[in-house]
Amino acid sequence: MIPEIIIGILCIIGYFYIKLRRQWNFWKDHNVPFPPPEFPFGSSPVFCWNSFKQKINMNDMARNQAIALGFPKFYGNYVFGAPNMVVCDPEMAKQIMVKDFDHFVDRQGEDFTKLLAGGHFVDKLWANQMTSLPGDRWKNTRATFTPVFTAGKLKGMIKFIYEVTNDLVKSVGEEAKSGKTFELKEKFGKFSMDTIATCAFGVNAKSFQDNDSTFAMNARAVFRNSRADMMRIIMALIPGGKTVMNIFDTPINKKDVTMFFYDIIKGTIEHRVKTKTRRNDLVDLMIDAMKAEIPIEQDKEEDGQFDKDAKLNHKVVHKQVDEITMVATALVILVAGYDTTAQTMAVTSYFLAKNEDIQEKLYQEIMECVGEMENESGHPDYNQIQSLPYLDMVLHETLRLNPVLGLITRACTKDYIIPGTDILLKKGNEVHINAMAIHANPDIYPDPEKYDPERFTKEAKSNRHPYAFLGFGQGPRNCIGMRFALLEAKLGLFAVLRKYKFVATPETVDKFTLDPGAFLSAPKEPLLVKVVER
Ligand code: HEM
Repeated sequence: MIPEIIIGILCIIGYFYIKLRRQWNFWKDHNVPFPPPEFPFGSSPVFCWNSFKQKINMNDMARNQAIALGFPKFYGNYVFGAPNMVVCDPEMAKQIMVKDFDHFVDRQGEDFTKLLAGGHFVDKLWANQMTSLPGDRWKNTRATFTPVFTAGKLKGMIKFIYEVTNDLVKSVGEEAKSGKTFELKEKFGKFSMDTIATCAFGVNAKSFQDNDSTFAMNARAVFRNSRADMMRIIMALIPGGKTVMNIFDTPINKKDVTMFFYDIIKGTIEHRVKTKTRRNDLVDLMIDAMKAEIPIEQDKEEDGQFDKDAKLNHKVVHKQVDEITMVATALVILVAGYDTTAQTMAVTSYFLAKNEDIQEKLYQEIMECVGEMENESGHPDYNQIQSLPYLDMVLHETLRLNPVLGLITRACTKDYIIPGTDILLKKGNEVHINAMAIHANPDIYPDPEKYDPERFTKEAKSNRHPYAFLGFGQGPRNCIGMRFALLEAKLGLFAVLRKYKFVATPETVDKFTLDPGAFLSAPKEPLLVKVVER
C-alpha cells in the first residue's frame, strides 16, 4: 500500500511538471494522427500508463497503435507531454537514421540524459555506456570501439565461443537423454551469459555447471526491476528528486550489482597488465582500442549497404585508458548482448520446433557443411559458418516476426522540419522508429504473422526497401554487436541442430504473448520443447 501511495504522490508532482511542458494539441493542430493520450504520461508506449501498470508489452502496444491507425507513414505521440514522432515507413526511417543523422545523433532527449546521469559513481558507469551517451562523447566511444567488433577481430575470438558451445551441446544432450521438456530461454540464457562472460569479462561464469553461480545471479539481477528500482527512477525524474538522492548517497541504478561487475573488469585489467598475459578477447581488444592500437581493417564482409550506412565520420580524440569507459563498455555488452542474443536463439528454436519442414531444410544445410568441415575443433570455422544462407535467413525471420527491440529511439539534436511537411520538431523531442509496425505491415511482408524464412532470400530482399528490416537498427547508431551476436547464435544453433532435433509437445504454447513487464519483446510464457537425438 505504501509504495502505491508514494507512486501516487510522485505522479501528481509529475503531472504538474508535465502540465508545464505539455503541448497536447501539437499533433491535432498539424492534422497528424495520434492514439488517444492517456493520463498522465501521454500515449507513448514507452511511458504510457498501461505499460506501466504492466498490462501490455510496450512493443505490442506500438504495433497495435500502427495497425489501429492504418500504418500511416508516421503518427504522433507524447512523451511526458512533449511531442514525439513515431515512424512506420522504411524510407522515412532511412531519412532519420542516416540521411539526416546529424539531427538525430542521440538516443534520448537531453533532459532525460541529464536526469539519469546523476552524480553518483554508479550512475556515471551507466551514463557512460554507448547506448545512452550523447553527441561527441558517443561519437568518441563508438569510433574507439568499432574496430573491436570487425569480422577480423571476431575470428580471433571464435575459440572462446566454441568452448561454451561444447557446454551447450552437452547440456542439450542431457535433456535428450531425460526425454523431458525443457525451457529454451533458460538454456540459451546460460549460453549467452557464458559467452559474454568469457569474451567480455575474461571469466568463466559456469552457468551450465551452476545455475546460481555468482556471475549468473548478478547478471540476472541487472535485468530484474523491483518496485524500489522503479521508484528510484521516478524519484530522479521529478524536480528536486535527484538532489534528495544525492544527499542520501543513493544512485539511480543498482549499486551492489554494478559494483560487482566493476570489480570483475577492474580485476581482470589489473591482472592482465601485471602478468602481461593476453587472450585476444574483448577485454584485450578494448584495452588496445582505448590506446588506439587497433589498426582499422576493412573486411570484404563489411562493404555492404548496412555497413556503408553505418559509417561515422569522426576523428577520435584519444586519451589514456579510462577505467569508467572500459567498465561501462563491458557492462553495455552484457546489457545489450545477453538477453537479446539468448532470446533470439530461444525464439528461433521454438519456431523450428513448430515448423518441422523449416528445421529439416536447415538440418540439410548444416549437414552439407559438416561434410566439408576439416576443422579439428569439430566446429565450423568463421568462413564456413558465415556461408550458410538458410541459417542466416532463419535468424532474420525470427527477428522480423519478433524484433527484440520493437521501438528504436532517436532524439532531435537540432531542430528539424519533418520532410514534406511544415512541422517543426524541436531539439530534445524524440522520434521512435516503429520496427514492430514496419515488420508487421502486410504491404511489406504479406501474411506477416507467418514464420517464413523465404522472405530473406537474396531476391526477396532486393525487392524490398532495405530499411524494411530493422532487427539490428540502421545507420551510424545501429547495433555495434550485430556480427558478434550472429556469430554466437549461428555457432550455438549449428552445434545443437547437427546432433539433435527440436520437437514441439503438448506443453509447447501455440502462440506466445509478450511479457508486459519487459522493455524487450520477450515471450511471457515458458518456451517448452523436447529434443531427440538424430
Ligand atoms: C540478436 C542479438 C541482438 C539484437 C537483436 C540487437 C539489436 C539491437 C538494436 C535494435 C539496437 C538499436 C540500434 C539502433 O538504434 O539503430 C542495438 C544497439 C546496440 N547493441 Fe545490439 N543487439 C543484439 C546483440 C548485441 C550484442 C551481442 C552486443 C554486444 C556485443 C550489442 C551491443 C549493442 C550496443 C552497444 C548498442 C548501442 C549502439 C550505439 O548506441 O552506438 N548488441 N542492438
